[in-house]
Amino acid sequence: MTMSRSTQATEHKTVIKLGGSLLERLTPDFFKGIQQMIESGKRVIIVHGGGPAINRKLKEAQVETHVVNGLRVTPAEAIDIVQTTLIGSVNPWIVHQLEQADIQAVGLNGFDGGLMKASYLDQDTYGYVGQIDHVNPALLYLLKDAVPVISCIGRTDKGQALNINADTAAEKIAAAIQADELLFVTDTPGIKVNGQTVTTTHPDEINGWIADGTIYGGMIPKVQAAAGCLDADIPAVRIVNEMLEGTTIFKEVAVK
Ligand SMILES: Nc1ncnc2c1ncn2[C@@H]1O[C@H](COP(=O)(O)OP(=O)(O)O)[C@@H](O)[C@H]1O
Ligand SMILES: CC(=O)N[C@@H](CCC(=O)OP(=O)(O)O)C(=O)O
Repeated sequence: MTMSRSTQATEHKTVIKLGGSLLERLTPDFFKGIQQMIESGKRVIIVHGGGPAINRKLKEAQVETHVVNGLRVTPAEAIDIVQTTLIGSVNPWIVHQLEQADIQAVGLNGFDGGLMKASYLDQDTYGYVGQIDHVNPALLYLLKDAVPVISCIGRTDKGQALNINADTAAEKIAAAIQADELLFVTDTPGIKVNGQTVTTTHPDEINGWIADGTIYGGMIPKVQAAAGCLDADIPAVRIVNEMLEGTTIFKEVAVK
């Protein structure tokens, strides 16, 4: 059954990005927590990565890749491995964990229903890495009673799969459905500065931490995606661990 436009506008939508860094240590309690969110009336949409699983499969196939600006440079011989690992292995594992917690779930990727149309970010530099040009969320609205679990694979007009950073995919999905909140669930309790978790921050402060090296590696696309969400008027963006503890990022400095 499809939801009416008014239902779509009023229901509370939470996008949860599950990072590959912590996927394998998520416990049944984490998935029960998602069930509680749903019971409290929230619509939950999951976008997932799977960097470590991709690394393992690439190693088995003896394909080497490297990272530039937090993105995996993805040559022709790697894109099939990225696609099959995310869609064929990581995605069904998450769907299964949700089903075990009595949550109906449906695995999706950018091909399904034209969900994430993409083009090459910069083929000379990054190979088969995509930037999302258009999100078609119609299919998400059809899945009223099931949690969509979305792999970060986009597709070109010609049907080529492209590798998309999962943080960026979560940002674009959240913006397209005007989510009420986006949670980046990762392997660290938020942004750390001098070893201490920062509880609240804003993009200006974050840019300073990128410039001085306090924020590096995989945290960079995460905070950039968070800033993109705030620009798209998503009111709440959080970077948290599996206990949902971490950093909340606001658009501006809170007025005291
Ligand atoms: N300032 C920072 N605070 C916390 N983590 C940081 C920071 N800068 C870089 N990182 C790194 O970012 C990692 C999380 O990013 P990543 O491994 O890509 O996670 P995910 O797979 O969840 O997307 C942390 O484990 C840590 O190594
Ligand atoms: C272009 C690019 O970097 N794609 C990522 C997609 C997976 C991902 O983002 O996984 P995490 O959430 O675990 O980081 C990659 O190939 O690793």
